[in-house]
Amino acid sequence: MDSLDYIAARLVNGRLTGRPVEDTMDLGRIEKAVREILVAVGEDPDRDGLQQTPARVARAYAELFAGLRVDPATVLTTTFEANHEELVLVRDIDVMSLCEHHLLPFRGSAHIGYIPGPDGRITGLSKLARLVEVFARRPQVQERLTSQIADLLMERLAPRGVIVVLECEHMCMAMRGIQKSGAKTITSAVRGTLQRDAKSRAEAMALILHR
Ligand SMILES: Nc1nc2c(ncn2[C@@H]2O[C@H](COP(=O)(O)OP(=O)(O)OP(=O)(O)O)[C@@H](O)[C@H]2O)c(=O)[nH]1
Ligand SMILES: [Zn+2]
Repeated sequence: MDSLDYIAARLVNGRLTGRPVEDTMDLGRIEKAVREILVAVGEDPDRDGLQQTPARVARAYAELFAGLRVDPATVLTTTFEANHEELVLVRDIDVMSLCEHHLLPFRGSAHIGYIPGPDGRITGLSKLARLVEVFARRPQVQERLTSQIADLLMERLAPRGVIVVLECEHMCMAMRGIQKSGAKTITSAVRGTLQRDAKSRAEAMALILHR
């Protein structure tokens, strides 16, 4: 298994469900495009330091967009019976993604909570972080990333409710354009009973915001 397939495999807990990277991503095409960009900005792509850059960027993109090759449903296959019917919350999960408008990074934290369904089934805590990875390693907007995590949890775990909150800083707002660094964008997706019941939503939100 090459290293790029290894990265995709890690996302799905060691089981590679996607096709090999050569089938799904045209690394040669990325290389050509990057060489074109270097020429277009007035650089010499043949100078010593840049010779390997198109190939490096192609490999980096294959890694950064590895989530496109993974079926998110395969992440949540392991569930356990726990008869736990109250909130489970994992806070401060590191999130790194690329905004689909500028292909510049956005970075921050995800907080994911759910109330198990009547069957009391829970999932492994790491699976929540894996879910973040699978959706973050795609061209994204923060809002969609947030709701995709919530919707997949609802679909696969059939919990009573889900809350997902993301707080991220967008490099496209910091390094260019308006150049405001430090601004945090907060998005939330709330489903099921956590959406309907203001009291349990407020309790979950208090735990998320508690520092
Ligand atoms: N809603 C949302 N907007 C985002 C996200 N990432 C980047 N953006 C915004 O996408 C917008 C794209 O706007 P455009 O006006 O088409 O592009 P632009 O001229 O580069 O915009 P400026 O950044 O304002 O210079 C910008 O306002 C970005 O801040 C995201 O995750 N969610
Ligand atoms: Zn952007």
